[in-house]
Amino acid sequence: MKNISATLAIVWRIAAPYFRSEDKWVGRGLLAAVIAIELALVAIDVLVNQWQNRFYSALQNSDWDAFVTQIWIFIGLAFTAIALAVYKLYLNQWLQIRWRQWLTQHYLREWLDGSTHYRMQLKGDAADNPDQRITDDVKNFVEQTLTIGLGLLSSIVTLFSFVIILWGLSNAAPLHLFGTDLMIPGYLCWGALIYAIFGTALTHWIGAPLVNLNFEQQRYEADFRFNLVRVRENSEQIALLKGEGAERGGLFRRFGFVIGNWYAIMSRTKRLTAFTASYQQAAVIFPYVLVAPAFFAKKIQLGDMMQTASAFSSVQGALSFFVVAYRALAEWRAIVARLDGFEMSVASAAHPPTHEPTIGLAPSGSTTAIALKQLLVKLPNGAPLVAADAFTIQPAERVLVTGPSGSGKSTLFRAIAGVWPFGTGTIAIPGKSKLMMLPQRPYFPIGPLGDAVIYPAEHGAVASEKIRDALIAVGMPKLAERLDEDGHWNRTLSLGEQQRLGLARALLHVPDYLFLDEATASLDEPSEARLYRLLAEKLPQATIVSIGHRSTLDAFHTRKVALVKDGEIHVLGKDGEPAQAEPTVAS
Ligand SMILES: Nc1ncnc2c1ncn2[C@@H]1O[C@H](COP(=O)(O)OP(=O)(O)OP(=O)(O)O)[C@@H](O)[C@H]1O
Repeated sequence: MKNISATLAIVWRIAAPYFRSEDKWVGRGLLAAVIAIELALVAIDVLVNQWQNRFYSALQNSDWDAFVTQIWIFIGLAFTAIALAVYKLYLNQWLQIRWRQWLTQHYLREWLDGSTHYRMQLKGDAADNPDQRITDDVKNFVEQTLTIGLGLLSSIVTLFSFVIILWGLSNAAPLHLFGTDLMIPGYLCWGALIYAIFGTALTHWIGAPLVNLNFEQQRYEADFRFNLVRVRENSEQIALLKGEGAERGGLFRRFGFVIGNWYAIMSRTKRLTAFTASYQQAAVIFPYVLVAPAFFAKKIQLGDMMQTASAFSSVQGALSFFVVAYRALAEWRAIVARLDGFEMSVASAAHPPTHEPTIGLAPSGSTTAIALKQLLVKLPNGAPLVAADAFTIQPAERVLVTGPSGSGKSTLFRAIAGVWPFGTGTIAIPGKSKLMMLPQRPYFPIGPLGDAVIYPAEHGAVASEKIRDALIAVGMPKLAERLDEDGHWNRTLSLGEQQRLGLARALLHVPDYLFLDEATASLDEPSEARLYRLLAEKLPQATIVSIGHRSTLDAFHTRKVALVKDGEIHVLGKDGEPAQAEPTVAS
């Protein structure tokens, strides 16, 4: 019971915001319409049930006129039911797509906001495969919530409508046992209730493991798909390393989990279906068994018996909602748990718990320098990595950061960029200054080359002429003619070419602070020197901080600081300390 109320609270938390959003009037209107149709369909069922009594009585009495009248009534009811069924589906689908659109956009905004997606990945917590949660899980949540919610509503209304009818019929057709009439008020209702309780309890007992199995199935399917995408993305590496065998093995193993779990679902579903099918079959005959003695004792007419059977099956059907919908409910609970995990994970990445110390980022209007104060950058597992205290980078300075591989240079950059939360201390960044990070392998979205270069600016934000000039300046005149060409640039360009495009991006964005994390490491030394001179010429006001291992980089920086090992951690050289190598001013 506690589980059910907890699940319902989560469903409410996920579902309700749409009906309070800017699209609320459309959402509420459509929901009201589908609920109204659902109720109208129950009303039609009640009318058909009453019609059955009149129809079978007309047959039993060989009353032709009554028979014809009932046929006309049936035609009217049937047409109404058809129209309602059509609009029930149409409006339901309409509501589904509006709701899904809002929820997907909402999740995309939350997930992509302020590097949350990256921090979620770093934390490696509950939300595996966010792509699947935003696609399949949102779609299925909306669809199943409506189906299950409306099914439940319809069952409750059906139950109340038919319980009244069945109660009346119980009195009209008393329980006739061993030649005597037993007067048990509403005995048919009690019969249906006992039958449904027994069915629901057994269904839950047999089907409970399905919730977990469905949860795991979704996870295995998503893992398998994600790994296929990874193979596609890294196909060149795999082909060069002849890694197909290893990939095949890995994919077979992951697909093995999908299959193994599926067999477990199959076997559980088989047992559940064997029970629910028997239960439903028995439900067909059960009401006749109850009222047949009264019919054969001529206490009731054929019409009464048929109406009773139909009313009983409606009541029993409504009470057995959980039996029939159990599989869907198990799937739905798994989806709800997955979306809940996703929301939790987004929330904890976006707003880390206050008791967890994080690196404080203080955009400061007063300072013109970047200042690191008592900074201790840690790994996600809490192990300290890099320390820096009273370290500043002045405007227009050119700083080269060196240090052994794995000492934490890139992680320090991530902390300055504000995406690495693990650690303590503060990083003060001049207010309104524009920071830009260029990694060794720049990212290019798939699409027109021009858009890939100006990323993260949007299409059309930079004039084509400027993009062309930047490409020519970084030594890519041929690409300057292909700005409108669609491509997967991370795949088709060499790493050196990608690094040139990265620098073109920096020229176009004119950052105040440019951080180059081995961003020219794949270029030959003369080209690297040319590009550094170009940066000095085109971005004279910019502060440039580079990470690099080549000694030739010294010439383009005014200060060189090293990460020096101190016990378990590396410490960033303090301000004013002599540089490790002779600094030389950019030529
Ligand atoms: N997301 C992460 N989770 C766990 N450990 C990480 C993560 N990112 C980096 N590390 C660890 O932090 C350490 C420093 O990594 P970092 O990339 O900052 O080093 P680096 O000094 O830039 O190295 P290189 O010169 O080889 O590029 C490494 O030991 C790395 O394994």
